[in-house]
Amino acid sequence: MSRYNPKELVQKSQEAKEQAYCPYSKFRVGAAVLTSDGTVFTGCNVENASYPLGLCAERTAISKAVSEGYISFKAIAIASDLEDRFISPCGACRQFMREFGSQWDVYMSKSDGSYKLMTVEELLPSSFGEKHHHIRTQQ
Ligand SMILES: O=c1ccn([C@H]2C[C@H](O)[C@@H](CO)O2)c(=O)[nH]1
Ligand SMILES: [Zn+2]
Repeated sequence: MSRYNPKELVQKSQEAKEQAYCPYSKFRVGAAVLTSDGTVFTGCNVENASYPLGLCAERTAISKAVSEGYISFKAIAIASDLEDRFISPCGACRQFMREFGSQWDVYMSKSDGSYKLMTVEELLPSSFGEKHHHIRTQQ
């Protein structure tokens, strides 16, 4: 699948939101990540009584994909119950996405399915990535 329908990906993220485990925040989030071969992995936020251990929906979805052997992504859609704001990925998730490239699409949706599109690069400019590990300081 070289072309994809963003509306369908948003719809899948909305379905994933139904599984959100968020007894503390009560803020349900779903994500659906599209791999290069057209496979879609979904995820939801998974909170914990030890609050900082909570996982965001985006990282859940991406980790599901990576653990099944997929590291090439075209797009990720994110959904929440917010009616009047596009859900926006947190800084940790932006860095997590960037690990797998900066030139892919992030669809941030409202509860009615409308969305705003930005690339990972636009969400996290001048980012820290794998290439930085190869930089040697001159001595
Ligand atoms: O883009 C986002 C923003 C927030 N959350 C989760 C984290 C936490 O469980 C809850 C409240 O921040 O929403 C996500 O999963 N993705
Ligand atoms: Zn996050």
